[in-house]
Amino acid sequence: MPQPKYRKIVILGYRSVGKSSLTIQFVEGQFVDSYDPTIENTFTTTLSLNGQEFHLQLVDTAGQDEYSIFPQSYSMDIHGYVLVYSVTSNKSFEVVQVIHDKLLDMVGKVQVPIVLVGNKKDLHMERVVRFDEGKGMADSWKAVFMESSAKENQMINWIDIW
Ligand SMILES: Nc1nc2c(ncn2[C@@H]2O[C@H](COP(=O)(O)OP(=O)(O)OP(=O)(O)O)[C@@H](O)[C@H]2O)c(=O)[nH]1
Repeated sequence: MPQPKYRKIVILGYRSVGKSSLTIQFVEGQFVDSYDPTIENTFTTTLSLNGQEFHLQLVDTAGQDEYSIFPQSYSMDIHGYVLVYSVTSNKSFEVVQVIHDKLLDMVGKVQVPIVLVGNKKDLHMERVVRFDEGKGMADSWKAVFMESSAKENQMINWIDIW
């Protein structure tokens, strides 16, 4: 069995888009309906993929807006970023573009993988951001795109990306 690989991933996005819900669903397999704004939480989990063990550290950040200062610590020693918006919020979709631009500024040229996630796809009636809009944004960043629902456990297969 090869040595475990260590991966640190930061989850970014506007307030209330489901960053914590996605992380908790991924790590603990449950959905929490209540809303409790995050300051910052780090979750750890291990998983095995094709005989390789991974030790994952998931940094669930406080919701950002277009004016938030990007903490330096989010640019060092990071293997990947998950940028989350909600398909029910145009604002969150605008903010995720700003966050991406700040990320590029901060790390110079982003050489780390980025995944753009459109969450809350179960809220069909409230959808305002189309799949192709999300895909178009991700393509322009050369990032991976997926839609998800933390509620219905339609999860992104994060580790596939790293
Ligand atoms: N219907 C539905 N609700 C969701 C989904 N994901 C999260 N929610 C709800 O949306 C609210 C916000 O979810 P959080 O996971 O706390 O969002 P967050 O992005 O971590 O929020 P901040 O800590 O403020 O940045 C909660 O009430 C969740 O239950 C989803 O996929 N579908």
